Order: sequence, then structure tokens, then C-alpha cells
Amino acid sequence: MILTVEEGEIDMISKSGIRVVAVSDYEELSREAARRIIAAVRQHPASVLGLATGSTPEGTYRELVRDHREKGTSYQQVTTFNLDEYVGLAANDPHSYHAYMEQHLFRHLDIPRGQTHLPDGTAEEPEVECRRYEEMIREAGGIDLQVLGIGVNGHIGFNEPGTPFSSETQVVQLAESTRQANQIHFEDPEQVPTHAITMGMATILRSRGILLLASGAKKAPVIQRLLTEAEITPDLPASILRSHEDVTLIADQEALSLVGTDLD
Ligand SMILES: O=P(O)(O)OC[C@H]1O[C@](O)(CO)[C@@H](O)[C@@H]1O
Repeated sequence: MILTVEEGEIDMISKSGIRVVAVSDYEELSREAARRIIAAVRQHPASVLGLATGSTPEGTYRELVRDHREKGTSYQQVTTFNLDEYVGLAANDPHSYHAYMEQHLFRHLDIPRGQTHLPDGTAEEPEVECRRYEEMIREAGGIDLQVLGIGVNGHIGFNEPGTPFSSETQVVQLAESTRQANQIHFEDPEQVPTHAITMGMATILRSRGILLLASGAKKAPVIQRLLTEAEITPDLPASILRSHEDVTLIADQEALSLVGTDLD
């Protein structure tokens, strides 16, 4: 394990090959993630960003919005691709990831709407939509920096355990644990869609840089598996991130609570 201390954070490279930035809590995670995204955009104003939804990146987006307002970081040349969208939810459905992104990020930035992309969950032919989405990412030159959350079962995007590492953007059935975890965003548990369109594992892995975010005790078991289990296996989709050369995990104390300093 390589351990350096930088601005009060513990920054280490675990034997898994994943760089770990340990922060104290969710607020610090949000600031640190935003700081890295802002640095990328300032360095390359025409960056292609891969974005995630879920509870974890909400604070990060809040920090991006604050920075845009206070320091004027511009997103006029940025292009974004979100990881996923629920099948059956229209962009104007308040539970859709389109709506989430509008609410938490896009409407607060100066990014032109033609440059923000999510899969169309209402496409008549979802398979065609998947190919179209994949092609758009390719045409944009691929993703420079992909923001990722992680499911309690190790999913990334909506790629549930068992998904082949070679998969591209695809329609998937959600695991029951995922539907349960996401119930908090719906009034009625029955409303949680059963399927989603998600970037595939190969799509995500082609990103040049990856920022994986994990916060809270609920994520501790999966983070322990990710950082300490040796095997790269579709049973733990996130384990493939160990084979990527530029992955940074920003995790708070609770998410790292089962790992401790036992990384080597
Ligand atoms: O940040 P959360 O809400 O814990 O979700 C983790 C992951 O699960 C998903 O929300 C899908 O269930 C992903 O989009 C996200 O990256």
C-alpha cells in the first residue's frame, strides 16, 4: 500500500490497483469529487463527462453548481453522457434520471442542452436506442472522466452481478436489491421500474478516467470486497475496475469502515 497524506486526506493505492482517497464524511467526499471534475473541465474545457445518478453524487453536483455560480467554471463546451435511464419513464417524469439531472445539475449550469445525453427510456425499440447511444459516445470521442456510484451488490451503472464484462449499452432487468434500494426515490415501491437502459461494462471501461464514489455504512461491505478480494469476477461487477489504469475511489470513513488500513 502506498500512503500519502495530502490536504488532510489519506490517499493510498490499494493492492487492488485502485487509488483510494479516504475522506471523513459525505460533505468532504462531495467537495473532493467536485474539485476533481472542475479541475478536469478547467484543464480541458471540451471534456466529455460520464455522469451518474443516485443519492451519492447529489452533493457533488451541488458543489459543481456552487463553483459555477461563485467562480464561473464554464460548461459551454462540455458534453455529458449519463450512465442509465429507467425503461418506461419519459424525460419529464419526475422519477426519471433525465429529471434528476435537470434538477440537480443541468438547469444550474451554462451547458447547452444539445450536449447533455441520457438514454431514452421510452424509445419504441430499446435495442436500437442502445446502439444509438453507444454510437453517440463513440462519435464524441469517448468519455474522458466517468463518475460512478456503486450498488450494494457491486453494480456499476445498472449492470447487475453476472453481466458480461464485454457488454455495451443494453437493456437490463434490475435486481430486487436495486429496486429496493431505489424505492426511497418513489412514493410507491411498485412504481420502481423493473428494467433500465445502461451503459455496458465495456462502455464504462473505455472511459479514460473513472471517479468512483462511495458513502455511508451501507456501502462498507461492497467496498471491502472491492478493495480486498483478489478475484475479478462478473459476480462483483465493480471488480473489473481493478483492471483499469486510472480509477480513483473517493470514499468516506463509514464506507471504508470494514477495510481499515488493511489494504496490503
Ligand atoms: O448512490 P446510490 O443511490 O447509493 O446508488 C448507487 C448506484 O445505484 C444506482 O443508483 C442504480 O441503482 C446507480 O445509478 C448508482 O451509481
